[in-house]
Amino acid sequence: MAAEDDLAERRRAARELGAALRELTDAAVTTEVDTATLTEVAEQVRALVPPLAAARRTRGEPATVDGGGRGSRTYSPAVGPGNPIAPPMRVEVVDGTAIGRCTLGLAYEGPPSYGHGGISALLLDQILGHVHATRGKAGMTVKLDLRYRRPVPLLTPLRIVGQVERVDGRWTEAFATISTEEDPDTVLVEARGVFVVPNAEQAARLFGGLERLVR
Ligand SMILES: CCCCCCCCCCCC(=O)SCCNC(=O)CCNC(=O)[C@H](O)C(C)(C)COP(=O)(O)OP(=O)(O)OC[C@H]1O[C@@H](n2cnc3c(N)ncnc32)[C@H](O)[C@@H]1OP(=O)(O)O
Repeated sequence: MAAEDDLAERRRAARELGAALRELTDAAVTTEVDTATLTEVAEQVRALVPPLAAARRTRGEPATVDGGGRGSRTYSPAVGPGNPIAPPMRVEVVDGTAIGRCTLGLAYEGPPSYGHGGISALLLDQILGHVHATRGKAGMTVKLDLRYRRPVPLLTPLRIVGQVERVDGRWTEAFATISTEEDPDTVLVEARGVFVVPNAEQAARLFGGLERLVR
């Protein structure tokens, strides 16, 4: 019980740090303060690194905050509340349909006032991954086809929805769209993805001791 409490507290703290860094990122990309203040804040932010870097994991080491499980990852760049790069998108799966929600700030700008196309691809890839995972095993994207129909507005609640189209052995084909919450019937971006569960040899080659997280 104590270990579970510790893990819950660590998750809360990681989420809090992610949220604070997201606020900082948003302030950094929208600021119009004078140049001296930019320089001063950069120094202050650099001073925050050593306390965090005092104990760090390396490539291939799962984050302890995830407790060694196969569930959602705290530091995912798409859905991870602890990762300031993530919007983060919140995902729920209802009757096999994955539904994601998020609002993109100015840190995700591509064309002026609209989202970057690469960020749309990130959100759609993630939702398609959740659709695939409804089959019980995580998979890797092997194909992702995108059609950008209309620009994705920033600072606007978005809805990302995905469903399975075809299942064949280790492969799943799925379809997903981005629209606004306000106008869910108008598709802004659509994606068709193919995911595969790596076979035993592939998983061992790619992930070594981490195979259990992907198969
Ligand atoms: C809460 C938790 C949520 C969890 C939710 C988690 C969500 C995470 C979402 C993010 C997922 C990612 O970003 S994954 C990261 C991005 N993806 C990657 O890095 C994958 C890189 N690719 C690879 O390493 C490799 O392709 C492997 C190991 C995956 C597969 O090796 P391979 O040799 O290419 O595979 P192989 O099985 O031979 O298949 C190759 C070809 O056959 C096709 N193919 C064969 N059979 C089929 C079939 N039945 N249906 C369709 N397609 C098929 C393939 O599309 C491909 O086409 P063709 O070659 O003939 O055209």
